[in-house]
Amino acid sequence: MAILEVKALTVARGSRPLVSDLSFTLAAGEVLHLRGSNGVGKTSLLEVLSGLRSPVEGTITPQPEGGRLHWLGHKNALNLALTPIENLEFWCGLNGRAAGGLVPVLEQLGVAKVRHRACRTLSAGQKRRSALARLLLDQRPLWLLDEPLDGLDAQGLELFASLLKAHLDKGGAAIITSHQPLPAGVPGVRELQLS
Ligand SMILES: Nc1ncnc2c1ncn2[C@@H]1O[C@H](COP(=O)(O)OP(=O)(O)OP(=O)(O)O)[C@@H](O)[C@H]1O
Repeated sequence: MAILEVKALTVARGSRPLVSDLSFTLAAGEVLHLRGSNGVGKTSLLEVLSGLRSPVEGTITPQPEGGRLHWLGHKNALNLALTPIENLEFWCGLNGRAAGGLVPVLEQLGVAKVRHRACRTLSAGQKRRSALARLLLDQRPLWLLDEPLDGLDAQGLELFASLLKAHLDKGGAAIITSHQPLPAGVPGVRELQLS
């Protein structure tokens, strides 16, 4: 089953085309690993796929819609004045979800111990784990993740792989930018090299 179908997509910044005539299909259980050098357009492409910016040409089916995709940008989208648990509560409020069961989610991500500290006082890896926790708050079929591995230690990489694998096993799919190889043990990974 196709989770996403992209046809003849052109993405630009201003008048400068970054990605031209890109077509691909993403099925349930698949991961597309976006690779390419700095500035080639990986983040810009993800932003278009998430609906944050418009393509110059081409179609995305179904059209980006918040309820069926999770966007996680490389800046984490955490309010640094709030704690990890307050950030999750805020996210729940925004998305009309009851704010229960948040501590087990933070435990799963290994940041329950710091859940009452302002995010500005957390390490890069602790912030990343706190942001990744949002992925587990509901079951959205498509994860669009920009550099999600940055800041994760070896155990964090293993944890990420297990979360991603569980997501794929449930029929989800993901598009992930990363300059490093995705952790071992994730099935269904295809690479898309932008140039
Ligand atoms: N806000 C912006 N305004 C104008 N141009 C931008 C802006 N953000 C990025 N760009 C330009 O768009 C191009 C693509 O940037 P993008 O962030 O998509 O690349 P990337 O492949 O994700 O890079 P990296 O590997 O460094 O994260 C770059 O040439 C960059 O200079």
